Amino acid sequence: MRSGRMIAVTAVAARDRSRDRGVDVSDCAWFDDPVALARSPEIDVFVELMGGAEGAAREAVEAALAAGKHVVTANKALLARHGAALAALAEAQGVSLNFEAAAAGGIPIIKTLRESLAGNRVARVYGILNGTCNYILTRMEREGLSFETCLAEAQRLGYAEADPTFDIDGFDTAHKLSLLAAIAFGNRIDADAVYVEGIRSITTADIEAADELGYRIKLLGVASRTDTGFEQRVHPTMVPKSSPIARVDGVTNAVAVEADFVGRLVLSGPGAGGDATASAVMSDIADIARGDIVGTFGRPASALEPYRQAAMRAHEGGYYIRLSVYDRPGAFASIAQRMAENGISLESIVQRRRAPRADAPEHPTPMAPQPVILITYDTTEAQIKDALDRISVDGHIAERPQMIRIEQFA
Ligand SMILES: NC(=O)C1=CN([C@@H]2O[C@H](COP(=O)(O)OP(=O)(O)OC[C@H]3O[C@@H](n4cnc5c(N)ncnc54)[C@H](OP(=O)(O)O)[C@@H]3O)[C@@H](O)[C@H]2O)C=CC1
Ligand SMILES: N[C@@H](CCO)C(=O)O
Repeated sequence: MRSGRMIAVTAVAARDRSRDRGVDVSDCAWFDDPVALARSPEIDVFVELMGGAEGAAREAVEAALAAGKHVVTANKALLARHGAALAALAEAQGVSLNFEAAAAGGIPIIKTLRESLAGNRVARVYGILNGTCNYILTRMEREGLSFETCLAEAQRLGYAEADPTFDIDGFDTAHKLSLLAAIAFGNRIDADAVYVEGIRSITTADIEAADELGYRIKLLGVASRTDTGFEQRVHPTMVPKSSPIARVDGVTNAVAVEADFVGRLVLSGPGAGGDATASAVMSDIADIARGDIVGTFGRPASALEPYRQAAMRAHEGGYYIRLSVYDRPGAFASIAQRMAENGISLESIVQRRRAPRADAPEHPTPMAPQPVILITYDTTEAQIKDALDRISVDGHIAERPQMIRIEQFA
């Protein structure tokens, strides 16, 4: 390894000593208790790959730092919750707390933001930060597979979290985004302030409609400076097919940084899986071996500023709306009127006929709901939500409206 020093794994801890892990660890000291390993006088660096914001992971990392050991972790849940306190402890002890693997797997986005872009004022950081979700969306789109089948495969391949709801409900992306935002903007981490929607509500009908309209659907994390504060949001997003991010498929992640001097930088690479994670973990260990100690978030933990959250209702952008509209006179006009009352201009309206089922009656009822797709010009979250609330009350639609934000890239 390119660090100029020998690095040896001397001790390991896990729950099940008898499990075959595909590597020979018989030369390593075995610890049933990771906290005891963290305090062992025989180690210089403690590598935490257990996961979870509390419990063994937190206790062991705190114990290692308190004992003056460098720590490398891939644990975004832990850092999103306790990162500032752990960074302060590392600083006080004069040791590193490195976490390259915690965001976007094998992509070196932590070092890029923290070190390479230190001279830039960052305006926006966004990207596909969860390999599991991108893998699911890609396979649903390409092969028409069910959500459940794709998730099971992502679990089998080792991409998903121990509890995959963190992936599919967007929390894993929110944890990663909050870490990137802390480095990019110098804000205290506040993962609870991230607006989060996951991918459970995305249907093949949405994926097909997006395709016809020139978009693809991706779970994006977006953190940006706005006039009223910092926006941090995670949600399924329609991205123009022509944008680089639309072409990022499978377990691949991509992160874009927009900043004053560098303009736009896009990094892409494997976002999850053993090899990608190992690559990032080893780069953190190599930094420590070389003696490169950099503040966890690129500045003293005490210099991180309180997070000034922009209201999500003030978010501006275009929207994709899918409605299931009863096929009866006046329904269309009523919907268009509600949009107009809320100052929303429509870029397109598409009424899609449901494909007839083999067992459908010869003369279907004229009331049967039909999918209607609306694309709006830029409007605010408050305006669109208000319009959809009113449309729901009017009684012309059969299901809750589907709403997906559209993101434009310069
Ligand atoms: N999977 C991925 O692609 C990526 C994962 N990460 C992060 O890496 C971390 C680990 O993820 P992943 O490898 O998928 O998880 P796994 O569940 O596959 O592995 C967790 C490991 O930690 C050990 N472990 C768990 N709890 C304890 C405990 N109380 N005491 C001792 N050992 C324990 C387990 O031991 P045993 O095997 O005996 O059960 C297992 O070896 C998480 O923070 C995750 O978010 C980050 C980037 C990518
Ligand atoms: N579960 C995570 C692992 C990488 O952080 C993902 O799918 O992206």
